[in-house]
Amino acid sequence: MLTVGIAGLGAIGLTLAKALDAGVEGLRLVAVAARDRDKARAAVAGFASPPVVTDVADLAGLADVVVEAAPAAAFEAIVSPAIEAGRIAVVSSVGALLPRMQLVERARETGARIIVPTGALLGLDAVRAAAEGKVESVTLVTRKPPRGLAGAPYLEQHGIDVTTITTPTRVFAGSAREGAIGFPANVNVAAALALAGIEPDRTRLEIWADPTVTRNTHTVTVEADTVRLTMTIENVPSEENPRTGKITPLSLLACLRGLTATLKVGT
Ligand SMILES: NC(=O)C1=CN([C@@H]2O[C@H](COP(=O)(O)OP(=O)(O)OC[C@H]3O[C@@H](n4cnc5c(N)ncnc54)[C@H](OP(=O)(O)O)[C@@H]3O)[C@@H](O)[C@H]2O)C=CC1
Ligand SMILES: O=C([O-])CC(=O)C(=O)O
Repeated sequence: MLTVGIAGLGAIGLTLAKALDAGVEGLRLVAVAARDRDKARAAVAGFASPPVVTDVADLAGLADVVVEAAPAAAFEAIVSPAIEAGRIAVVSSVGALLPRMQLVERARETGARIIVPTGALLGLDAVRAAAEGKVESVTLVTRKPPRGLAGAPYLEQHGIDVTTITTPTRVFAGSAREGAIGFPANVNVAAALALAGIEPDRTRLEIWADPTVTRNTHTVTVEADTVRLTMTIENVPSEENPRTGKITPLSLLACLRGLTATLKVGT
C-alpha cells in the first residue's frame, strides 16, 4: 500500500483525488494541498475518506508519493521537499523540470524517484525504446483551439493575440526547451517527449493556434534506425482548464496504479 499526497486540486489534481477516494487497490489518498486552503477543504469535504488539507511542503511528511498537479511556478516548492524526503514525486508540470535537472541528481542522492507520466501525450514507451538505439529526429506538432494557448508568455512577448486568429496559424517553431519557456502551461507534453527521447534542445516543436480544431491535438514523429513512428492524440479539453486534456488525470491514475501493480503493461 502506498499513501498519496496531491498538490493542486484543479483539472488534474481534483479528478485524480476523486478517483483515488473511490478506491484504487494499493493506493490511499492521505493529503492534499492547494493555494486556497478553504477551497481545497470544500473540494474534499464530501469524500468517503477526506484527506488532510495541508501546505505543499508538508505533503512529503505524510505520503509516500507526492503528485505535483499545480502551476509550473509552484513546481520547486512541491517537488523539492519530496525529493529531500526520499519520496516518489509524480510530476505534471514537466516543462518546469527541464531547467531543474539538478533535482534528478539530488534524487539520486536521497533515494527519491521522479516520475514523468505520459500525461496528455502518447507513445512515450515507443520513444523510450527507440532512444535505446539511434534516433535521428523527434518532432512534436501541437494544435490547440486558440483559447487553449491564451496567456502564454511567448505570445505576449511577440504581440500575438490568439483570440483574433481565424485560420490555422503556426505561432511557434523551435526546440522543446524554448517551447517550455515560452508556453509553460501549454506544452508539458513537449518536455515529456524530450525526456523520453533525445533531449530538449534536439526535440523540435511546432505550436499551431487552430480555430478549426476543438481538441488539443499532438502529433509525434520519430525517425530512428529501428523504427519510424507517427502518432496523433486528440484530447478533449477539460471544462476546468481548457489547456489541459481530460486524459491527463487518467494517465496519472494509470501511472500510480503501475507503482504497486503485480501485472504491469507497457515499458
Ligand atoms: N504533463 C502533461 O501532459 C500535462 C501537464 N499539465 C500541467 O499540469 C499542471 C496542472 O494542470 P491543471 O490541473 O490543468 O491546472 P489547474 O489550473 O486546473 O489547477 C491548478 C491547481 O493548482 C493549485 N495551485 C495554484 N497555485 C498553487 C501553489 N502555489 N501551490 C499549490 N497549489 C497551487 C490551484 O489551486 P487554487 O485553486 O487554490 O489556486 C489549482 O487547484 C499545470 O502546470 C499544467 O500545465 C497539464 C496538462 C497536461
Ligand atoms: O501539454 C500540456 O500541458 C497540455 C496539453 O497539451 C493537453 O492536455 O493536450
